[in-house]
Amino acid sequence: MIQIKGLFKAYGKMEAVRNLDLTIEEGTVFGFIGPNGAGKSTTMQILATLLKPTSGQAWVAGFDVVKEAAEVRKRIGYMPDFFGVYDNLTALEYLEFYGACYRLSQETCTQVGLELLELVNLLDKRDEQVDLLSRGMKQRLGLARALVHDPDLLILDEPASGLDPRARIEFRAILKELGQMGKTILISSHILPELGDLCDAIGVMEQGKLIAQGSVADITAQIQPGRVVKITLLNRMEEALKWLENQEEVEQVQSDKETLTVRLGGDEIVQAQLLSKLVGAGFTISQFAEAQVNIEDVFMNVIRSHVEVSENEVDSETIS
Ligand SMILES: Nc1ncnc2c1ncn2[C@@H]1O[C@H](COP(=O)(O)OP(=O)(O)OP(=O)(O)O)[C@@H](O)[C@H]1O
Repeated sequence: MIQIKGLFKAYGKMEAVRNLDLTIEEGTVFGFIGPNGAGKSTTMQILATLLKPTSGQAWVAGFDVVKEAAEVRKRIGYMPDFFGVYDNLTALEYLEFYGACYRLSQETCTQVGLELLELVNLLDKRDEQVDLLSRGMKQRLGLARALVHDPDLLILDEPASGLDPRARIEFRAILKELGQMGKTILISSHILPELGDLCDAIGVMEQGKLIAQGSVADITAQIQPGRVVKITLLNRMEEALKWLENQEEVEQVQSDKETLTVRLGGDEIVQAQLLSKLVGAGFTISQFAEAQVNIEDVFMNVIRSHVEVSENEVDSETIS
């Protein structure tokens, strides 16, 4: 659905996107994550045909975003990070207005408007003026607006920013539904833990470059090979700590009052073997489970390791 090759975008001397290559298959929910200024919005605006790249190419559904912009626009729904609403319209009139912009008949505009209000849980607000809606409701209305012409691809720039936790959960549930309907979704966010189970894949962007790409599990494995296991014992914690430190497959053990956190260099078989060895050594275990990966930690590790690699490259260039 999306193909990007060697994309560059500079604003004067500022290189916002640097040699970006990315392919996103149809039906994928792809999360773009990265710190402020990483180049996510710029990439999304190029895909939405609102900005021209300095060099490189991008295609949506096989159409070139520069040379075939009109074809691209028919197939995308774009929700910018900030958008205005026309205050003196009701929620339904607002969607009807956008339907008319896509040259839908009056009857179709109303029908589509009502269907979309239902999808984004705003049907009971159909006659409410848009400026009276809460921020979460406005964001859902913005999403409905992006769907008026039934696009195949949704490009959503930080749609959950500024929403309270409940509004975010509601928004995410709608995105899940859209994903299940087969829409391809490109979404950027700082709300990292929420992208994890929403997205089929994520791309981590930093200083205009894509520095990691894949499922959350893939990226975790790249950055943090092996696994982390949390172990709780009924007693003999100190003894268990020493015992674990002497096991070949154990790379690191940390202990707090109740739990031992063990980093293992191996797969699930190694994990299972460690459990049986512990039991065999006579320890009484009340809990033994792989630690849940926090996507925020993954993201920070990716960024950190990227920065370390870049600094090492600079150092070696300085030395030579
Ligand atoms: N119109 C512009 N003129 C000059 N510089 C710009 C312009 N738009 C963006 N930039 C710069 O390009 C870089 C990338 O910005 P961009 O908005 O694409 O990043 P982002 O990852 O979306 O960040 P954020 O999450 O803060 O929106 C930033 O350094 C930004 O200051």
